[in-house]
Amino acid sequence: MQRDLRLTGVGRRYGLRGPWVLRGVDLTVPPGSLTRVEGANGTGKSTLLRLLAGIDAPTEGRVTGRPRTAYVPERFPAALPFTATGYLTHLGTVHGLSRPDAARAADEWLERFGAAAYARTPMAELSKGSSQKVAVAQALLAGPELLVLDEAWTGLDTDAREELDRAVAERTSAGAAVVFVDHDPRRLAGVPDAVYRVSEGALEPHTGERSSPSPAGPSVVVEARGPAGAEPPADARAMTTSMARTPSGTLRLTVPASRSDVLLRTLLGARPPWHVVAVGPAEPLPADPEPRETKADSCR
Ligand SMILES: Nc1ncnc2c1ncn2[C@@H]1O[C@H](COP(=O)(O)OP(=O)(O)OP(=O)(O)O)[C@@H](O)[C@H]1O
Repeated sequence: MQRDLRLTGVGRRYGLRGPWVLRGVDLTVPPGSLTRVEGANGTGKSTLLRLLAGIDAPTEGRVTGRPRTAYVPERFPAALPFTATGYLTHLGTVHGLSRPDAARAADEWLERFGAAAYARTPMAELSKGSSQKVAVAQALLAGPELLVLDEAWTGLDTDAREELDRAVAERTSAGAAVVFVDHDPRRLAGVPDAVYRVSEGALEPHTGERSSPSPAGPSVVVEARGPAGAEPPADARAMTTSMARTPSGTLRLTVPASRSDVLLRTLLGARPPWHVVAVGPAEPLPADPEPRETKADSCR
């Protein structure tokens, strides 16, 4: 990557009169940088990543300095009419590799992610974990200058997750930029050069302790009920490491224990105020589920 990728005054809305998902976004992604994007569910993280990856265009604003880019989408279309090798080789040629180089790169990446045994398996028969390995391999195989990862670790087994961590480090040390979203606050914790949070359509830079809530320390879950249909205040969302709605309609907000008092004050001081239903220690975050093997995988 030779120069910064820049978003200037970028906004995106879906449909002519749809609400603005993002507005006034200014972002610089320098060569060799690792950038994390955080935010509650549905705030526009994937929208931002699609704009960065160039597979979607802003409704307003400018994107300049686009490098050679690869993207792992949140939902990879797994049921493609190819074998893993066939698909990767084809994509390698689309990315500008010669056919033999593309085939070699396909084999190398499948090997690195522990998927060599499934190289000739039709993609429609791969387990979720194996097809996620193909999703990640397709993005890495041509050595992109910008790598955009939307929850790319989800569904990978432990070894493959570590391999992806290594691949990210290799890309940034080769001068490429990597931008990622991941639900796990421990993912590459402490490594990113920049952390941003999408909140209420805006992109807010975060630095230091506030941007990376200590994932290793104890956490507290605050269960609260707000006015019908209301989102928690932006300040409350910004300090949470996860947020989930319960079947009864309350919200469970997980925060580092050191911030639970501030969260409670923010919720109770909101206008109109939120009703706090329960406060308690959080269970440690579970590891990502191991991918389930399909018949095709286990036959090999
Ligand atoms: N193609 C689309 N057409 C219409 N609305 C969309 C489209 N893609 C996203 N949206 C809307 O834009 C908003 C932001 O969605 P987006 O997927 O970018 O958020 P997110 O932060 O990545 O969410 P999550 O964490 O749940 O993946 C949501 O309200 C979503 O419904």
